Amino acid sequence: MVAAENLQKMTETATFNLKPYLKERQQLCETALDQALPVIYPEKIYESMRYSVLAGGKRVRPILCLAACEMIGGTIEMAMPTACAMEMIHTMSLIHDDLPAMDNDDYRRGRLTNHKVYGENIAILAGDGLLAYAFEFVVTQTPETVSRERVLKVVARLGKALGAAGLVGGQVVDLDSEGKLDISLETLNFIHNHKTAALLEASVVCGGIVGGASSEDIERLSRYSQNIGLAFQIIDDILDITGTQEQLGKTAGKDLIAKKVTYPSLWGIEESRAKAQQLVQAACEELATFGKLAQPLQALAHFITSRNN
Ligand SMILES: CC(C)=CCC/C(C)=C/COP(=O)(O)OP(=O)(O)O
Ligand SMILES: O=P(O)(O)OP(=O)(O)O
Ligand SMILES: [Mg+2]
Ligand SMILES: [Mg+2]
Repeated sequence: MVAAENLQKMTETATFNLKPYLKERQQLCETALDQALPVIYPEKIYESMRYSVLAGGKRVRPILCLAACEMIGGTIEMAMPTACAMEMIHTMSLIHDDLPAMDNDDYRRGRLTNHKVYGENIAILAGDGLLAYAFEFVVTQTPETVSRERVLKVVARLGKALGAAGLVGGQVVDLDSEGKLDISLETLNFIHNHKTAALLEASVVCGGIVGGASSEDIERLSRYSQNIGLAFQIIDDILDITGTQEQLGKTAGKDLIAKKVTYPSLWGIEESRAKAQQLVQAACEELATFGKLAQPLQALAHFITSRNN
């Protein structure tokens, strides 16, 4: 791409005002998630699910899902059930990740972890409940304006992103790698592409599917999200070193304590940051053909590297 065009694209991204956009989208997601999870009998399990879902995460995955759907020409209404499902699944993964059998963490999203409040048995079941409900929610709540064929594709993508070929596989290798100092870059990339990038990719791609993306568009969205997925994890690793508990809402410095090989432990903080920037740049370029319509997804890519929690 010639320099002038490059500058034009950068200016366009810079002129998009992300702050009010994020605030508005976060609010829409909060309301939808709140309404999605009423408390009925047996109250304990619904309260436990709500405790972690409504604890104020950044809502990056649902917002990416809505943004991808809108970029393709769909509406917020079409994508909201899928967006909520992404947040339910993400929250499930955090509840289970924090359990004593996994990372054994006491704080998450600025409050005590689910098992600290409700006990391990209920925390396991809250995760299971959220996971099952996420699929039910997509199928029953997606409006009729979205064909059932698209809904089926979303369900298949979600299942794959979550299972042993995605999140679960990444978590297994992550747990296996703890305390080993000879982890290769290849293994580290495997962990993060599966543990982190798979769900981010599903969020973006499923938003696109709901909105009616062509197979070429899906490929572009997929490459965009693999890049931001890796950048997201690099920044996460940096924040674990540089952030405080107050800022992160979870215990800081855990990777060092757990003797985990991370990107900054291999490359140093500055080089890791530069790598994350390169990945974001590559992600934004993937969407160049969408012109101005890509602004929200491009600004969200930059947000992923500039965030401080
Ligand atoms: C199938 C399961 C349970 C998947 C967990 C996936 C996940 C992204 C966990 C958090 O990673 P982390 O432990 O590296 O980060 P944090 O510091 O947020 O706990
Ligand atoms: O903002 P959160 O709590 O959803 O976490 P993450 O940084 O994994 O998106
Ligand atoms: Mg973990
Ligand atoms: Mg953890």
